[in-house]
Amino acid sequence: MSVNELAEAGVATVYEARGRRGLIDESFEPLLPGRAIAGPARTALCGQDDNRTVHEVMAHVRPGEVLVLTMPEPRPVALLGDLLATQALARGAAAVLVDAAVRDVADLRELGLPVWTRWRRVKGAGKNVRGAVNVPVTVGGATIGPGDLVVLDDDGAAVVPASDLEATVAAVRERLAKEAGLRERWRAGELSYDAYGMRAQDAS
Ligand SMILES: O=C([O-])CC(=O)C(=O)O
Ligand SMILES: [Mg+2]
Repeated sequence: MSVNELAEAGVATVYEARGRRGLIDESFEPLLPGRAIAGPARTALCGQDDNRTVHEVMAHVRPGEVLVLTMPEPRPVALLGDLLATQALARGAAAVLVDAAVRDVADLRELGLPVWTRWRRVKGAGKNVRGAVNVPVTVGGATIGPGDLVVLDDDGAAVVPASDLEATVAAVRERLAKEAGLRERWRAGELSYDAYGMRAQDAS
């Protein structure tokens, strides 16, 4: 069983396999499209419009983690740019999910650290307010606790509570097998409209 299976399955499949739970229901732009990542969350709840806590959380990041950065009321203020991203990369972060803005976008792409962001905006953050690191945060209506698994791809983001990992991987495998079977049938020309009984319903 591995966290990588969640990344390979993708956000939509993980969400569906969990009975449509754990979606981080907000629009995030991947700065490096085509990447699929899953890793344990390392969270930072910044002060409003302030990224002092992003500086602080870099001291906690461990290899493979997904940094999750937010603030009480997410706004298009740059919490992350290339200097902070360079620290995340040096510490082995797998990705960063920014529930705010990023800047230095060309440099972020060049660095190769996968970043998902809600906005890209230059407006600078303050460096004064001590927020909280390693606390549960709410992003896109979902609660993300430190160590919960965050899954990221071109569709967006989902979270799997750490305690649900094993059950989720089993459900994901089951769903992938089911979808593979369906894909074969649709490829052979069968229609879901018929197979799911929709045509018969519409005719009655
Ligand atoms: O300094 C900041 O607040 C954000 C930034 O531009 C960087 O990390 O390079
Ligand atoms: Mg900068």
